[in-house]
Amino acid sequence: MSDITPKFLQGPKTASIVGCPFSGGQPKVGVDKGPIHLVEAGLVQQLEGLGWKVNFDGHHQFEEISAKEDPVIGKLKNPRYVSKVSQEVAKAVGGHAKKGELPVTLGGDHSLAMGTISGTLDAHPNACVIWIDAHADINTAESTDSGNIHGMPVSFLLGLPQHSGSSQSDTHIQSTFSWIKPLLKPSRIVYIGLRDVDAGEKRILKQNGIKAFSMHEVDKYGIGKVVEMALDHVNPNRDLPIHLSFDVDALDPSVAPSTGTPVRGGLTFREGHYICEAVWETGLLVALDLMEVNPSLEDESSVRQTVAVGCSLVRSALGETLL
Ligand SMILES: NC(=[NH2+])NCCC[C@H](N)C(=O)O
Ligand SMILES: [Mn+2]
Ligand SMILES: [Mn+2]
Repeated sequence: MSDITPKFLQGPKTASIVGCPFSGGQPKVGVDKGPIHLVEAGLVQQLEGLGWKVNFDGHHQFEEISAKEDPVIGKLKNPRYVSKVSQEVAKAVGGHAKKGELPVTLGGDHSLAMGTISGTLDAHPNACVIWIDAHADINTAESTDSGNIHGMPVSFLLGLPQHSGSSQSDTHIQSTFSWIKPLLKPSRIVYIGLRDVDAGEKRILKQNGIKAFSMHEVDKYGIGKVVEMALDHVNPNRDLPIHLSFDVDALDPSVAPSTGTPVRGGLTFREGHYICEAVWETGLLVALDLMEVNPSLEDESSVRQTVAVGCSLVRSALGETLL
């Protein structure tokens, strides 16, 4: 086994927490408090309890760009702020990954995945992405209705054209996000949990031949089969590094109520955890995101429940077993 162990699986079991108190990719306050609550709930100690060495030296402090200095470009809201923060996150995640550590990024809204996945691909150019979400987050400047960039990160990672209606804005978007290398191939990402996909996004998924398992497939085949099919698609020989990007709104709102864009009909507690356990079992996990926990939404017990579920998803992805 040892001689075929890929390089990224060698070395000490060290996880590096990248706490990202950031909400600029969407309009609801509070999602920036997600990472603080997750750490205060004891996530670091819990991972140490699983045998990990955990690096955590405080949450990132992102310098804000005022709304006045960051007007919309086309429909995109806070474009400079989102871009700058994600660029910093890419450096942090890529740096940890290159040292052989496992970056665990705590959001914050899902626009941060522009950064986390860019960082992973910098360290592991052949990595694949498993994206767990109610949403596809693949809108472009042309297709987005909301202009919220947390609904768009995948389109930037793929390098899809960003047409905003005026060539001047197009150029502006391009220069604002020019640091993103579009290294993600459509065949290297797979979705699980989708159930609220915009019409424009459905078109984009089809046009690019991107594989997605919606809640319909989870109901039809069961989560065990769906995860196997997802891995077969994106990682047929089980030899590529895996970046797992988990949006907590993939879970049903009865399981994870405190999130900004809840959609009914989601993954059960066990289905969510099963995905994390199965990815861990591959031995190929190189980076994890846990995004969109918003402790300012819903009542106190809902917040506690959502934060606790967030922590246990991370533990499952980092090797916690039931027996
Ligand atoms: N990361 C998320 N929760 N994204 C929700 C996106 C919702 C919608 N599709 C939009 O583009 O605005
Ligand atoms: Mn979502
Ligand atoms: Mn998302």
